[in-house]
Amino acid sequence: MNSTQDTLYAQASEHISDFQFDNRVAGVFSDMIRRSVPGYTQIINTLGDFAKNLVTPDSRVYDLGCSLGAATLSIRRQIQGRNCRILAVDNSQSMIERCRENLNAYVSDTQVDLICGDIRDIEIENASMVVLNFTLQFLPPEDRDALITKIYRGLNPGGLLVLSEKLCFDDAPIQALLEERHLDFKRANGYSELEISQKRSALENVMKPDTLATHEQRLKAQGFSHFSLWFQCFNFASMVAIK
Ligand SMILES: C[S@@+](CC[C@H](N)C(=O)[O-])C[C@H]1O[C@@H](n2cnc3c(N)ncnc32)[C@H](O)[C@@H]1O
Ligand SMILES: O=C(O)C(=O)C[C@]1(C(=O)O)C=C[C@@H](O)C=C1
Repeated sequence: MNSTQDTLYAQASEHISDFQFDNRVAGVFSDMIRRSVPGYTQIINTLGDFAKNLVTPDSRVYDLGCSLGAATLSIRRQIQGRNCRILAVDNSQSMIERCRENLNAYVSDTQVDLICGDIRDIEIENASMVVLNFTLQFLPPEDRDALITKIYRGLNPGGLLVLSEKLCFDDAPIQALLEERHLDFKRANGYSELEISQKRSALENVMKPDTLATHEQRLKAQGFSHFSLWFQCFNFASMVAIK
């Protein structure tokens, strides 16, 4: 997968515009997300392991906000020969184009439908697994319940939702403690103070993290009776919910 180094925020800019998954971001995204999200590679690998256990023959898998296809690739490797279809959806044309190249670089008997569209508009049916890997945080908060309801309805009994997100914390000292560890993670990965602060400004209006409690309450309120956090590193987490 393309790993051009992310230097998008390295030069001082007078006006920082809102973060967008445009062509510039898509070109460096593989490097950006690995250097920005602690545990990203482990989460991607574990998505494949979950799929190996839980994806049932003749069912569908949805990768919502698929970006360059990392989750789809990890899952596809583990579900060969099950006659499944993966629907990978993203509303960034630049991401979809690069995702197609990444998927075509490997052979598989599992069909992938790559859809350039809004995850709020697609239908979900006959799903044994749905992935929201760092995507829900980019939806307006008022649209999140409806998406989770749609996912719940489209999952087969026993079907799995994996939800990975940046978290925020109501407890101010905990927020400060974990946020600082995340900033150190970025520094250790070579991001300068300027890059960190300019990207923070760009994300401020477009990425709105929830607390873990809000996620749990939302998933339970929309019907999921089985919920657990399975991964957390600082203020980044991944959760599972089973129908
Ligand atoms: C942080 S990235 C997801 C990373 C990816 N899931 C992975 O594991 O590598 C968020 C993605 O969601 C997409 N996205 C955000 N809002 C969307 C929406 N409403 N509909 C479809 N895609 C959306 C963005 O274009 C972006 O590619
Ligand atoms: O919170 C940050 O500083 C991030 O960079 C996080 C994050 C994410 O969680 O998706 C934000 C935008 C990019 O997609 C990569 C990582």
